[in-house]
Amino acid sequence: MPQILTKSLKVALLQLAATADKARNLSRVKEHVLKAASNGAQLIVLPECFNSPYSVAAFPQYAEYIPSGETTTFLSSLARETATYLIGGSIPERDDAGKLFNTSLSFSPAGEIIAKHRKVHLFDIDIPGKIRFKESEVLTGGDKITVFDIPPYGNVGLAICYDIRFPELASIAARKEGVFAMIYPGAFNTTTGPLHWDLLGRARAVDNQIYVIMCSPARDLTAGYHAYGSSMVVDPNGLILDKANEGEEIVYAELVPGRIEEVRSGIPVTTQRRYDVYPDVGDKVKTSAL
Ligand SMILES: NC(=O)CCC(=O)C(=O)O
Repeated sequence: MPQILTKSLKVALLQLAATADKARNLSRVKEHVLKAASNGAQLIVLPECFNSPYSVAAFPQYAEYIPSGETTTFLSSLARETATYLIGGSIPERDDAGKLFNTSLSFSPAGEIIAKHRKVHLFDIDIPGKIRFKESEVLTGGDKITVFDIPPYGNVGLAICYDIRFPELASIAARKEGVFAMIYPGAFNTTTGPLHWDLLGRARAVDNQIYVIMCSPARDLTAGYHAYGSSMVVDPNGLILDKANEGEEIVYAELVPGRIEEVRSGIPVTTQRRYDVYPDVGDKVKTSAL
């Protein structure tokens, strides 16, 4: 039986603050991607909205066309220069019809776009006295589950931040053949983060017995939105392998072949599902990379 993750994979999560200065944000990203690659990272993950402030007002201002926009070109050449898989956090995207999306692009070590995920579940919450945020005031939600291959390691699922609260998305992705991790660029905040960030990351890992990778911006108390930070990698048994504090930092972790199989053989929920009691909706849902 082939292993789900076929080769050891070193991942790096770049927890960087995003300011209003896009050129500055991109140059900090470049500096840190080069550093992570020189430390042996083979897969590098950026945070949600890494090139702009995370705010409804900023989305239209910073939105770019894909693939013609400057951030797509920038990420592609950075992936090629470092010969790494680069999961490009997310950026506000404008399509030809003028609609805006919160979109994550992933690149191969040759600099090709290998995945594009538009945030499916828009972050619309209102906790009186604490936080109100309505992405849907300007953004449109994506309409697909994103799974793609990163040879020679295997397949990964990709979603963005608030998407992690919807277990169906991760479970459908994780049941597709060869998926060893869910990757979430995400920017939780100081209201919801303390109670839910670790809980949700560990829950998605345990639900599906896969690795979960969550990469946040660093916290900037001068910004309108206070990101929770705490970027982390969770193993298939729910163990946090490494986790950042709230400042700028790089989190590294090694994903190892055999760990998923070991966890699944001890607690075999992946083969004990009762599709005679509840339907296997995943069978009917297609996933795609682009
Ligand atoms: N950027 C987001 O989607 C934030 C999600 C979040 O903070 C949450 O509590 O969920």
